[in-house]
Amino acid sequence: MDILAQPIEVDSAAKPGFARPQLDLELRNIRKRYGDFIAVDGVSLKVRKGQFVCLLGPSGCGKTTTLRCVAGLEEPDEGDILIGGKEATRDPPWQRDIAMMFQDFALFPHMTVAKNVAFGLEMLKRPKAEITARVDQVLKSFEIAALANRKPGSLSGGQRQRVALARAMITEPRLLLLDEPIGALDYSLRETVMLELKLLQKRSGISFIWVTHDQNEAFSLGDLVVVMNHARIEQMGTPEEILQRPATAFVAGFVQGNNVFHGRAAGTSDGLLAVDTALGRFHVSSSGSAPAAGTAVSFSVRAEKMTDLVGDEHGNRVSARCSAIEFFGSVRRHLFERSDGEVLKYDQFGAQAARIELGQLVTIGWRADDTVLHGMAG
Ligand SMILES: Nc1ncnc2c1ncn2[C@@H]1O[C@H](COP(=O)(O)OP(=O)(O)OP(=O)(O)O)[C@@H](O)[C@H]1O
Repeated sequence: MDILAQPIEVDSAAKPGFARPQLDLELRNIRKRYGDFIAVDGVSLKVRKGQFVCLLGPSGCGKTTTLRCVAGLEEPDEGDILIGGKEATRDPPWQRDIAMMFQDFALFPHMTVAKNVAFGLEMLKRPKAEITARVDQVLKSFEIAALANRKPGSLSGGQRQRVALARAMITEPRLLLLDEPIGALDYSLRETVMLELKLLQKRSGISFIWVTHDQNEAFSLGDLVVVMNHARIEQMGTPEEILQRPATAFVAGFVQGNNVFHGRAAGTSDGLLAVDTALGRFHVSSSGSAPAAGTAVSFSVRAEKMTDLVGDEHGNRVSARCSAIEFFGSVRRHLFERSDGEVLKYDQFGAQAARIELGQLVTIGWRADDTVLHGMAG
């Protein structure tokens, strides 16, 4: 299956009335309330041309509301939205250079695939001959030409997804807004679809804003991942930055594979901050100005940075009993009961010989350099 057999030609910047701007989208301090409830609280974001941006966070954190503000389906109470450098905060959806794709795909059930795909161009009142030629080209590009006369009800989930994407991209919008677009797809289909989408997005040059609560999706697809919690942005960065340097205890806890610790700062020596926790005193590398003694702090260590082969360099240690062993793809994860009621995770490559047995009491250690001190106590 190769939906990239023919490239989608897109040059939004060449459209009349648009100077070539630096940013496809800019959100400046967006706030949205529903009565007393704040759904989006001071969200600012810059999306460069052709970027794939994932809004990631738990249910109810404000991802969809942020997307709906960009789409013009909600009006923010405060803040500005610039699309392609042009103020668009109060423009209706059809005057924004955007398209949307929803989880249920929202295809018109009574229309054929070809009619569904043509819809955007018909709304723009393009000449009939141009619409026919362009629909033919796009149906071929997305490898759905054979489905042209079928109705959405007779298509598989993967086919419907492709029709919805073709319909959204045919008008060559500057921004494509996608709300959990593969959430309804079979798990086995998702990996293939994600790869196709990523290649297609890069080739088209259209910026994607993709809402998801699934971190695997966000880390596979996003050039920029924006982690939201309680209506605010907790952290944004490349997948690598978020995985390696979680900025807050929330981000560290939300991202798989982190061990998060809470405690109080207890002084610095030799560039290491001592932190007193319920499990004892640990040392954390701290590059910036160290928090004053007594300040509540949190830090995290990735499960693959832990070891049971403890040497002098592993200054931080805990003894705990192994309560479960699980496999995540090629990784063997050991879970230990921590005395504070949390779970300690320690990952080894599954290809390595197993050293730890269920129920075994083990000393697990890690280096101070492998800890990440969070910017705020969470
Ligand atoms: N029209 C509305 N009226 C009142 N509250 C709303 C409305 N729309 C959203 N909310 C509330 O705003 C909060 C954020 O909702 P939003 O849909 O943006 O979250 P989300 O992060 O997209 O969640 P999910 O992943 O579950 O879709 C939620 O608590 C939701 O109940």
